[in-house]
Amino acid sequence: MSLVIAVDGPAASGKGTIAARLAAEYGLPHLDTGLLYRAVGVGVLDAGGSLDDEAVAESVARALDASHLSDTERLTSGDAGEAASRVAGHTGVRAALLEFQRAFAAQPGGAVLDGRDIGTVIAPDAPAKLFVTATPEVRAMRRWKQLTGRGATIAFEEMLADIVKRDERDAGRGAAPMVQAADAVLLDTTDMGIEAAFDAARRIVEAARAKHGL
Ligand SMILES: Nc1ncnc2c1ncn2[C@@H]1O[C@H](COP(=O)(O)OP(=O)(O)O)[C@@H](O)[C@H]1O
Ligand SMILES: Nc1ccn([C@@H]2O[C@H](COP(=O)(O)OP(=O)(O)O)[C@@H](O)[C@H]2O)c(=O)n1
Repeated sequence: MSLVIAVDGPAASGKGTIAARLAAEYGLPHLDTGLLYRAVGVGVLDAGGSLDDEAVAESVARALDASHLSDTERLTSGDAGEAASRVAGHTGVRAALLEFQRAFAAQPGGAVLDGRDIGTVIAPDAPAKLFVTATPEVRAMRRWKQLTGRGATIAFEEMLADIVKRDERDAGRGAAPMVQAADAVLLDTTDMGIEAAFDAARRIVEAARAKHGL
């Protein structure tokens, strides 16, 4: 068994930050799976399609390659997050992205992946699973600071409403809903800064390594 670390959780909980830090700590490759769904959402919008049109979204997902993942500024915008969450509900989109993510997780040396369904669907046998969360207010504030810090204009109240709506959509969908895996460790970062959250995450991974002899 190799060290596969599954990091799931709701929007702006800090899972991407934690996943990147864990990847650096353990010298593992890291995949931000949300970027794949964001790229599909942006691709549908750019093609003039409807986010509700499963066939269009699935064909965009099947044609996805590295060139669609390079514009991180655009992909990490608020609109792209909303579009991602809309297309992520389509079974065909999830199926199109499944194999790439599974192969990434199955690399011989191990890997870190963050998203919504890593511990439940992509890497159900991962020896280390974290479900990172924080209150909606704290998450909205983190995302508001992140987006306004690079020039976006959005009111905090709108940000909070967007986050709550996206949580509900992600947790409520039929296809691979956002849910804590039964064997994932819950990490509530509401009252933690980035360093404290990373330390707590590392302790969870260390416990998993000891348990699995990794
Ligand atoms: N524990 C934390 N305390 C304060 N800010 C944080 C914390 N974790 C992450 N952030 C910041 O919040 C924003 C969202 O974090 P990110 O890791 O992208 O979240 P996610 O991947 O869950 O959407 C970023 O600007 C990041 O620097
Ligand atoms: N493994 C994943 C990752 C993301 N997603 C979807 O993609 C959207 C954007 O994911 P993200 O991780 O980039 O979003 P943030 O948590 O960074 O805001 C989510 O709201 C989900 O709807 C998913 O369904 N499954």
